[in-house]
Amino acid sequence: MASSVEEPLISRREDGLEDELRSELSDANDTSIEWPSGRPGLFIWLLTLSAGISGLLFGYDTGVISATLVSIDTSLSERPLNSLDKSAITSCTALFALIASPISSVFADRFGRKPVILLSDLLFVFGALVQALSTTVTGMVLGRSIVGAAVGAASFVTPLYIAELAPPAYRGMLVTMNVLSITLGQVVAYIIGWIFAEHGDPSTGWRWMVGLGALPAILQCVLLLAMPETPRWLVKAGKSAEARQIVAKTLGSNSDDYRFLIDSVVKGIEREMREEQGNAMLVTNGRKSSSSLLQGWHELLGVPKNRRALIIACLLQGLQQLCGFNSLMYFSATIFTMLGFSIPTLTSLTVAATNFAFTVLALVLIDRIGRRRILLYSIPFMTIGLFLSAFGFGSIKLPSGGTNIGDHMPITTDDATLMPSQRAAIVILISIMIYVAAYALGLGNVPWMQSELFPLNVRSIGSGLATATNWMDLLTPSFTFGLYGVICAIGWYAIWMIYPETAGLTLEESTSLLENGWGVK
Ligand SMILES: O[C@H]1[C@H](O)[C@@H](O)[C@H](O)[C@@H](O)[C@H]1O
Repeated sequence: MASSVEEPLISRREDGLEDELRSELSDANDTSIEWPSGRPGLFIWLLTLSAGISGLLFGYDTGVISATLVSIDTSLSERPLNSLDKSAITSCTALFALIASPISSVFADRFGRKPVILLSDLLFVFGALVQALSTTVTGMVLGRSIVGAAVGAASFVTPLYIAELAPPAYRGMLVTMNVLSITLGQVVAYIIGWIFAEHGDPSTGWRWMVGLGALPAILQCVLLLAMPETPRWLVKAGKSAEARQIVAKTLGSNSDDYRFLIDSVVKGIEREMREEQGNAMLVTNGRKSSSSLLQGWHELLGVPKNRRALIIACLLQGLQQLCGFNSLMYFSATIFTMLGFSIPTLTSLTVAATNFAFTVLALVLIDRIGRRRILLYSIPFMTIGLFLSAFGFGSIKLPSGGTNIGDHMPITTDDATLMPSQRAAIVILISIMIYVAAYALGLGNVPWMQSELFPLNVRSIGSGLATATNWMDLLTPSFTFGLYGVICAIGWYAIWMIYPETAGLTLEESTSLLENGWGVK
């Protein structure tokens, strides 16, 4: 991996952008930014790992709920949970995440990226405690809602934070580190769920499962003391001198050799800001909007390149959810039991572990292959996997009632008594694994690179809105594997049409791709 990582396959030189960018930069009496091609330094790695704790929390808190639900029994409101209780407990998290992402984007613009990470940590801790101590269904719904708000804020701000600090050649890899933390969080949630469900005290085990989510959040609060604000937000806040120091740290040197580079990075950000302010004045006809929130919306929807960025980011986030991966993860226990496998919690772990393993591969490939290309290569395999599963299920006679995969409830599987033919079971198992592996390589992580598409002035609000699309899953009706396959195929076509390659470009360069069209070569 060593030498080939140094130069991303899709470089600025290759797609002919460099000349254009050089002339644009020399117009502004500047020269192109050439980042050193070495690997990210220790400082960047530490920051990515510290920020990645948010991903771990996101994965853990969304993953732990299926095991929790089957373990609660009669500990809440002194009665067994009914379907309404279960759907309230699961969907309130997504609902609050949906609301929190765009709201926290406004905070991230005004107060910085770091305070939003801190806020989400406090919510994670508070939400974990409320859940662990709840004695009624209402209390549990409240706890899940607080955790939902935390997940909404963290899922939007962490990739943004990492992308704004990362050197361009490794930005994909570093953002994917956060996705790796999400998938790791899900694996840990399934393991803990399985341990407590199989071996723990039935009346208190689930309280530990949800309560444990507070620990990583407390750790991140402490680490935040040493984490800096991003240079891009600092420049926007008029603190260019501080931004220079952070850029120097991310480059691992403040020496004379690097001074020119540090200057060009900071000047590049300042220039982008001036240009965007000019655009904003055009959109609002020179009037300054009464509120910065309104101004942000105006710029996001009024400037064509921002509108294009929003369409692409929402397309990718929407597709990530509508392709059915999360439904599959929730219902994998049901599906595998129908296929004749006997330990449901362990089989769900297989899906989560495959997702994790192939995210590791994505980490290595994403900057070499590029975002657009990895999506265009992997989605056809997802589609094939889904159609094959649909075919496999079509050939099995399923028990009537209680096994509707599209219902938004993880259901117990006692009634899944009809054993399918072994051949069909193997076809389904293999096709599900093909689907999960292909998902993890592309759609599972690329949508989180969304901040590459938005210029600085609308990056936060644009990413916040696109992240909200990620949580619209709760609004979808019952889907079948076949329908998910059709969605993947349509999504592939849309990506091919409008998503340009951003690998290897600086954030300033990648946002300029959408200036006069979709920037697809
Ligand atoms: O990127 C993540 C990852 O793919 C997770 O496994 C999935 O559960 C999330 O929905 C997604 O946002």
